[in-house]
Amino acid sequence: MSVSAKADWKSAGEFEDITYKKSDGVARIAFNRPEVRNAFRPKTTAELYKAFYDAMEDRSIGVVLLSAEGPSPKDGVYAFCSGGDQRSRGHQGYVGEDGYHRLNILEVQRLIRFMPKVVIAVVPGWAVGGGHSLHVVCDLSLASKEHAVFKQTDADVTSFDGGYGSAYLAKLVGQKRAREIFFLGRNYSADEAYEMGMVNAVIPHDELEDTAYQWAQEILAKSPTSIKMLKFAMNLTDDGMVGQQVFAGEATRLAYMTDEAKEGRNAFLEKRKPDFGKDQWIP
Ligand SMILES: CC(C)(COP(=O)(O)OP(=O)(O)OC[C@H]1O[C@@H](n2cnc3c(N)ncnc32)[C@H](O)[C@@H]1OP(=O)(O)O)[C@@H](O)C(=O)NCCC(=O)NCCSC(=O)c1cc(O)c2ccccc2c1O
Repeated sequence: MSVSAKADWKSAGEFEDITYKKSDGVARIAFNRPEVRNAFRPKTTAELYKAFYDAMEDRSIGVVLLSAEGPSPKDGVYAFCSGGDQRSRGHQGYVGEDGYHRLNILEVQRLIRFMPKVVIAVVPGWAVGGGHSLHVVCDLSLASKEHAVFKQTDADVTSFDGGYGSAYLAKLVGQKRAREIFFLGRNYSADEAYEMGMVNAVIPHDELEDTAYQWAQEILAKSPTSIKMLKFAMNLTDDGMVGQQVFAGEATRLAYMTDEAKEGRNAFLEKRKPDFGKDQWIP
């Protein structure tokens, strides 16, 4: 089914390093530091976490677009995200206004991975280092045909995303390709990323945001429970016990909705033995 609805974005909160908007079931969270290729500092990741958490809690939202503002006012170059802001990097991590050294982009990654909603990376330009890892952890990736460039610089700056950024990437593109991406740190175009299975579609730049919104609307027409359970089922085998916990949590929620579960709860509250019936052992 093709959907041609246009977004009517309304601000969903005031931030400094990101923009946050909503339109008809879709949240759009966008990096807003184009002058540094949308590098993230601790303030950026704190704002990302806040916006993602809000989108997760909002029952009207089913899909989140992680995108980026741009191009850079300095040179007109587009970026999705160039990873951790190297000017904020201190002895043990990235240092924020509070003086703490953090690697809190990993908390954002976990929120994207575990939230019961679909997150689409909308990549208008450079996706580099920790910015590359962010598109990898999103459920789907759409890339600008003209401007998206995928690159892993972790090994240039003594960093290593050993979780979703690399090990999960290897599940997507295969071990040899993932090792090439990290060990050589080359630039890959949107078409090359598509060939590798790292992005879902390559879109003409001018149509990128509208296409992402249309993909979101198609997803929103599906069963929310199916989408959530499918996301968690596909995460499960790669996420170990946490994946099982997240999937099982939603299975528990479904069980809570049954008459059987209500009888269990009521019997406890009424201080009597539960009567689950004689023919409830569904084959
Ligand atoms: C992204 C680029 C390849 C773009 O190259 P280009 O030539 O187009 O642009 P410039 O290099 O001239 O950049 C323009 C302008 O932006 C500034 N800038 C770009 N990226 C950053 C950045 N990451 N930090 C700070 N500033 C940045 C650049 O200095 C210029 O500023 P001017 O004032 O001179 O105009 C290229 O820019 C590039 O390679 N950028 C660096 C990419 C990088 O190494 N990123 C960090 C990787 S490590 C990481 O992200 C990371 C973070 C975490 O928190 C982790 C946590 C836990 C595990 C792993 C983590 C992790 O890997």
